[in-house]
Amino acid sequence: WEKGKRKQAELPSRGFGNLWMSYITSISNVIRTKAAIQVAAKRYYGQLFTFPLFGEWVVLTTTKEHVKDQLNAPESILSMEAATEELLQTHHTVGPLFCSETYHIPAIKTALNLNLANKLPDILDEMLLAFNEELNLSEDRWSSLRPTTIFPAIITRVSNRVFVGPKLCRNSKYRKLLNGFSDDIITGGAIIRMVVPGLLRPAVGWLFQLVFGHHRRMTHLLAADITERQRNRETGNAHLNPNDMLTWLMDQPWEGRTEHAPESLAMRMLNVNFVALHTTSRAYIHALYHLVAQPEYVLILRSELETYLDPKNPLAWSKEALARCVNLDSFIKESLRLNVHSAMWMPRLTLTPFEFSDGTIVQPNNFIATAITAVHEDETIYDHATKFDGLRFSKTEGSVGVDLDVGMDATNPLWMQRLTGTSSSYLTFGGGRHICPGRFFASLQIKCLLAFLILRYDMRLADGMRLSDSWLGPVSTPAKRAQVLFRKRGAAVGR
Ligand code: HEM
Repeated sequence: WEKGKRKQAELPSRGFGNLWMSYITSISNVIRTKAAIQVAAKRYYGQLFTFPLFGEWVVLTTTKEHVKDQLNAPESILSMEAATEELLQTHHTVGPLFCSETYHIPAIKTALNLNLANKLPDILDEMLLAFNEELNLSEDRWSSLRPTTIFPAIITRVSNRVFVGPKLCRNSKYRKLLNGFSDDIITGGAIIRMVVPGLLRPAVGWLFQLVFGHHRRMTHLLAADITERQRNRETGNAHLNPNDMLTWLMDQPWEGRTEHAPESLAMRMLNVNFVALHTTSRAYIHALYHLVAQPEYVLILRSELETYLDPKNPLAWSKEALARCVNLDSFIKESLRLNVHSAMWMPRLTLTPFEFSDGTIVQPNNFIATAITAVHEDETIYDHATKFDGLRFSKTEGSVGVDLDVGMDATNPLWMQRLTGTSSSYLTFGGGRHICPGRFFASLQIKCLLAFLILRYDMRLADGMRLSDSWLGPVSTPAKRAQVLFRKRGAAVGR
């Protein structure tokens, strides 16, 4: 209340009435966060406003200028690291190095992105094996599967083929560790933040790490590979090391260090998986739910895919051919426009007073975030903004058949229309200082997996209608219990 009163003096606020109303609104906002943000964004259109949630008064941005200020501010003033640390309490749940060492970012920006075409055959190979082993479907009957169980497991496996290679990505202990990791630390962090007093947090964190031991288990699982690769480096045989994320991390200098301890590499690998798996899995499942809810898109996309990709030989698919599938690209982009991971996106914590370009000052120790649903569902930006239009981004004149992969230039309007293009009105992958460096990998992987699904399987919703996403506070997840029926197509593709 007191904090809100101070904020109210500076900015309009959602739900700031008398003392009791302030608390009641704060609680109701937890139950229907997205709807409450939409109401506030409409009322304070074009302005910054504050929003009470979980005892915080978060400053929300929606306009191009405010979002730009937020995303380009120096880390020492508006910190993503401090916000993540505070929201997830990773200091306690995994360890202080989880957020503070960041040499995985240059490894993704350079090595991973430069190696995408080289790694595509591995992605496709693992995809084929994973679909065969995890789905195991037949041609003569429909099988009901729960996408929220099946596809995160496949995405963990395919992503880790590129991160650590074929042996570990199929290792059941390794996959089990990663499948639970994000949920464990998100839930553990939220509990510690909300109910554990500051003084007790180190003890609770110690207990948490003792029970779950994510870092310890990852160090143990990677130990043999790290030792072998270090030996290769020492004996002048570095060229024998596999071309994967673990090697790229080992090669990445950090604060004058050129050698990393196994514990440090294990922590980076946990971090890479944390940022990669949850996001990619959710994006994939949302797109799949749209596909089965509106089956007319299956035919449109299948026809495009059959034009550019050989259905019988997925191992021969190329990055260039996938880039030509602009309807597929648009379909995924549209799904990500409407299905955000959180209605409060790209949180930052003010470390010093922060001044927006319109002169508004936010005092230290406050959260600033983007009300992404208000931006992505703004009728002045998108026609029929709340309606799913799978071809919205491929309708642009001249986009069909154009090799969009060459247009990596933000001034090229076609680039903005493609999945990995970002702008102040399309913020799924962020923007500015911390723009997602993994979006090219995520996009490539989602396209391969979706193309394969469309070409190889018939699918329909078991319950006949798309189940709504579930929301907990600002965070959204694809309907957990939804079942989808799959059947292998007669003229099946691949092995
Ligand atoms: C659909 C999938 C994905 C989505 C929607 C997504 C979204 C985002 C967003 C919005 C940010 C910026 C966060 C902020 O400004 O607060 C971000 C940052 C980041 N993402 Fe992604 N991401 C995805 C996949 C991936 C993948 C596959 C990787 C790794 C291979 C990755 C690695 C990262 C890293 C390292 C950062 C931090 C960059 C920095 O601090 O400079 N992401 N992501």
